[in-house]
Amino acid sequence: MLRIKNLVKSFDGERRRRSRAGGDTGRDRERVYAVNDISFEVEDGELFTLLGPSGCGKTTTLRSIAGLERPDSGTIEVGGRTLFAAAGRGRPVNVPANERGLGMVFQSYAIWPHMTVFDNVAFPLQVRRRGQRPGKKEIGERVHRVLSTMELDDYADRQATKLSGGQQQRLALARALIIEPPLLLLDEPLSNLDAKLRESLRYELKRLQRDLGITSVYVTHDQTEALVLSTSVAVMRHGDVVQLGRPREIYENPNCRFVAEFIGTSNFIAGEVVARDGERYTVKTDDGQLVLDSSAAMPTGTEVVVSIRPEAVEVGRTSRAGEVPNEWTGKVLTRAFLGEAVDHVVGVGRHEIRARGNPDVSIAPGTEVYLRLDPAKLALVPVD
Ligand SMILES: Nc1ncnc2c1ncn2[C@@H]1O[C@H](COP(=O)(O)OP(=O)(O)OP(=O)(O)O)[C@@H](O)[C@H]1O
Repeated sequence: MLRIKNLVKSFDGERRRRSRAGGDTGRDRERVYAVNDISFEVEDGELFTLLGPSGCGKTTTLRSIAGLERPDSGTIEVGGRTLFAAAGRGRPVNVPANERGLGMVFQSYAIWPHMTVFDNVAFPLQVRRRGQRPGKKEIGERVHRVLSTMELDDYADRQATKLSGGQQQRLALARALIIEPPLLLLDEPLSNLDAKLRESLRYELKRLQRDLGITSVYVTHDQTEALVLSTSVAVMRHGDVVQLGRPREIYENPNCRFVAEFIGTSNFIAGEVVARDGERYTVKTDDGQLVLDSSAAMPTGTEVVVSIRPEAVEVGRTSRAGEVPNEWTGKVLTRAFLGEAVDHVVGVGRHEIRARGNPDVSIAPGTEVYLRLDPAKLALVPVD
């Protein structure tokens, strides 16, 4: 449905010049590569997320798809139609934003305050050119259908500003959906809402996306949101896509330390591959050996980092050595009750390892414990 190829977008930027003493002595102009040669494809019906820290180029990518930025080079195709192609072998193409026919929802709700809920949703159809504009009856039917999907039909006659934050964001979505776009672009649509509402709307969006099968590109810096909502995630850093995959794949098998750190919490232990048998690796670390399963191709002798999610670490008072492959001994340094889980930080040699487990298991600081690390849940990542 969406195909992005070798997209590049740079801006004129400035860098502060500093004297030897560290003082500000002026500015140098430089090109800032917000998007630096990225390519990806989004299948029909997918919710594809661009995830990454502030400034990594997510919004610039989305704005380029929308036609709000003119890329330096690359191509953008939606449903087989070229929306952008830089001058190259063929003729350059740059379809104006209002002719791309895409749905857009941004962080700020951008609803029209002087209109009712009904008129807000009807407007994108009413302003269509004669010949493309549906009749009054059809507009009414379509608006009611969309409002009902968004559970806003009881508010059709209400002034748009007299809706709650969550309802206003649903209205913004309804307005984007009314044109039945082939592609929906969403830029942090939930970030202005409070935590509870954000969570419930997250599930609602997921349901809606699945029921309607709308192909969407979603921008967020919130990793939980990305994991909950997406069918595929592209993790971005400094204008590049560093990893692309299903949410579970990215969480369980991050391909670099940046991804492992950005998506959730991880313990990192440096070591060296000392043996390999198919996908089973043995890694020597300062605090003992670790056995783990990985599809990474790393020969013996490679310096690596083992990424260990806190929930992959089981803490126990008694040993099960001999039964399980990775058991280390340590001492509880701190513990924290989180409601649905308990975190223990355990000192093992030079390392502090965070473990997250069942709230029924809560062990006092100072206690000697056994840590068991599930080989299937440890990830091997290359040294950056
Ligand atoms: N109009 C502009 N002029 C100059 N630099 C820009 C412009 N727009 C974006 N940039 C720069 O491009 C880089 C990427 O910006 P972008 O807004 O795409 O990042 P982002 O990942 O969406 O960040 P955020 O989550 O903070 O919105 C940043 O370094 C930003 O400062």
